[in-house]
Amino acid sequence: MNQSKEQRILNFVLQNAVRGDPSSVVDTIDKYCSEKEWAMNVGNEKGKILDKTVEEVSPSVVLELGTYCGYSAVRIARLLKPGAHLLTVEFNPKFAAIAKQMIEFAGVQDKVNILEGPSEEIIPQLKKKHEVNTLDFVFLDHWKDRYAPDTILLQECNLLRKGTVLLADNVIFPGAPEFLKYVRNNPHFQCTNYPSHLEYMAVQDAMEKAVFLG
Ligand SMILES: O=C(c1ccccc1)c1ccc(O)c(O)c1[N+](=O)[O-]
Ligand SMILES: [Mg+2]
Repeated sequence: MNQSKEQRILNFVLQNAVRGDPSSVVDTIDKYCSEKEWAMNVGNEKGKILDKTVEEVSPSVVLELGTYCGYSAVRIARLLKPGAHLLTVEFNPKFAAIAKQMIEFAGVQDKVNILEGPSEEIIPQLKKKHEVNTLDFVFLDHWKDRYAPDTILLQECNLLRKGTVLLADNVIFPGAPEFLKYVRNNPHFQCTNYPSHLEYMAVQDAMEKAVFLG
């Protein structure tokens, strides 16, 4: 049966990256997706913004919405301090299966927990089922029309604390206008925009940081 693009990306990593070296996995995915097939990884240009934000926050508990092939999960996990943990949510079981293998090959599986299902079902389970108190950092990279409702849901579930940092991918392309409208006109959030480009393309994009003020 024909392989999926995501399986081809994983195979390229398994054959070309260094097992146990997360940076090599990230670089190898970028090489494949810039030279062979475009894919919706955050990519290296926006990835450097993600890296800088993770390093500034130095989070203990991270939530990622939208795992895809595991590129940003590996990218985030490689920067986490000892004992810190990433919970990453993926709706698509085929993507989750690819990401699991990617994360294990990179050697960061002890820092990452993949939660399979829709974000609107997983978020209300984080406190009781996944023993989360509050989140230090949230990376939003799933369906763009879920950014705003899931930001509201995170607040309703008391998962944000004063200083929790939200970082949203794709606020220009494909765009997340409802999210921008919600956080930018909200006294509970301090927002910063980081202009960039769509991964592997000369197309304008941006990331938005929204710090929860309590
Ligand atoms: O929505 C798409 C998309 C739309 C159409 C075709 C392919 C992808 C997309 C594009 C770039 C992204 O960085 C990204 O995170 C997504 N996404 O689905 O979450
Ligand atoms: Mg994205």
